[in-house]
Amino acid sequence: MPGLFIVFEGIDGSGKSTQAKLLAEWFKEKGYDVILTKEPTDTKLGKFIREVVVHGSLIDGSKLSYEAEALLFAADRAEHVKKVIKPALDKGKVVICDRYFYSSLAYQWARGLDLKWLMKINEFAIKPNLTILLDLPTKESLKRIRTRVDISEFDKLWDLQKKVRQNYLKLAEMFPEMKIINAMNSVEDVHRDIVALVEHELL
Ligand SMILES: Nc1ncnc2c1ncn2[C@@H]1O[C@H](COP(=O)(O)OP(=O)(O)OP(=O)(O)O)[C@@H](O)[C@H]1O
Ligand SMILES: Cc1cn([C@H]2C[C@H](O)[C@@H](COP(=O)(O)O)O2)c(=O)[nH]c1=O
Repeated sequence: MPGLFIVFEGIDGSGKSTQAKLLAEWFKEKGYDVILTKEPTDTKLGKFIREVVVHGSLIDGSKLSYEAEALLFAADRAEHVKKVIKPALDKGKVVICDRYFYSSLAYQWARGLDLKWLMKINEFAIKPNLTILLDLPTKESLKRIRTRVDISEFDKLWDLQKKVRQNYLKLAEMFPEMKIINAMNSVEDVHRDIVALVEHELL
């Protein structure tokens, strides 16, 4: 029997990691074989992306072009699909992934790249059974992650996060597998809403 592929998406600090862990525990308690994974991945390539794209610049101090960033995220994803996600699904496991190709669409589109090109370079990415979009106002998300944010970057981050949130909401209209969950509620309430959604959509 093929497995179940569930993805968590949302702006930074929307609660994806927290909720992905809770859902993985919930499935395990029900006796399912579960893997919890994420993008960028924990591989050398994923770590390189976090270092160069997410946290900084190249060794010579220059910045990568947004096109090169998008291609790096897609390359990491291609490896992830082929070596982790697909084999686990073929073994009938539940795969829970913290970010997937929708992140590339929402973020790299917000950087000004063409949405159709972004879809094209991610065409290989198999479709999840369910994608949970944790929707949260930018103000609340930045409150949650303020200790991680460099104050000099705050205004830039604010504008980007606002665009990314809007993009996610547009994507939810384009992709029927994407369902919106209000992430403003308590951790426990959001988890309860997610379980209800999973039971309704998949089980
Ligand atoms: N429903 C919630 N209410 C209040 N705080 C929350 C809630 N969910 C998560 N948090 C807290 O907000 C912070 C960010 O949560 P988390 O790391 O799960 O988000 P994330 O979407 O994975 O973030 P990122 O994309 O930046 O890695 C953490 O300190 C977490 O404890
Ligand atoms: C997969 C992916 C990620 N990003 C961005 C989104 C976040 O700002 C960081 C990842 O950090 P997190 O702690 O896992 O939230 O990378 C992106 O721009 N494009 C992508 O495809």
